[in-house]
Amino acid sequence: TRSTRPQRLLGAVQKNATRGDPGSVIQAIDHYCRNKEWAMNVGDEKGCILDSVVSEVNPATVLELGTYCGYSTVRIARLLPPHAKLITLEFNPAVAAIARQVIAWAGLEDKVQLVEGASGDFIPRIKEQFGVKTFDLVFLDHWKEYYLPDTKLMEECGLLRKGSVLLADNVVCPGAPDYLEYVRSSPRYESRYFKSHLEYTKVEDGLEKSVFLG
Ligand SMILES: O=C(NCCCCc1cc2cnccc2s1)c1cc(-c2ccc(F)cc2)cc(O)c1O
Ligand SMILES: [Mg+2]
Repeated sequence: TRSTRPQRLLGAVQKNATRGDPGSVIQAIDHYCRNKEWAMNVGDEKGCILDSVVSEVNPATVLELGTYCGYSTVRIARLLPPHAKLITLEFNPAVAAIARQVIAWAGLEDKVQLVEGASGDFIPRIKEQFGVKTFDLVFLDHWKEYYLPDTKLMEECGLLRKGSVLLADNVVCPGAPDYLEYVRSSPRYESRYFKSHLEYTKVEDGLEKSVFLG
């Protein structure tokens, strides 16, 4: 049977990237998705904005909602200080299986905990199951209509502290209008839009960085 897009993306990593070299994994994926077959990775342009936010926050605990093939997982994990932890959540088991192999190829499996499941079920369990008190950084890149309900759920579960940073992908394309309205109008957030483009295209998209004020 025909391979899947994530399988072909993994093949490009195994063919063109060096084991244990996260930068070469990132380059191999971007080259493949720009020249062969588009895929919904955050990509190189928005990826540089992601890198700058991760470096600025220098997080000890990170939550990523929406792993896909692990591209942004590798981008984030490669910048983390020793002993920092990244928990990433993927809904689709077949996609999660590919992401595990991409993360392993980059040599970052010790910094990453990939969990399979739906955000609504998982978020209320994080504290007791993973011994995490609060997250320093949350990267939202899963179902766009889940950004708002899951943000409210994280607030309710006490997973955000004064200064926690939410970084949301795709706030323009495909778009998360209710989420944007919320973080931009709520007195509990200081929000800023980083204009960019949809991965590997000229279409406008951007990242919204929102600091929780407690
Ligand atoms: O849908 C996107 N990402 C979400 C995949 C949702 C799977 C999950 C749900 C879920 C639930 N609970 C826990 C974990 C998870 S993971 C997405 C789509 C585009 C795009 C696609 C076509 C297009 F023409 C223009 C843009 C671009 C992007 O950068 C994206 O991120
Ligand atoms: Mg995205």
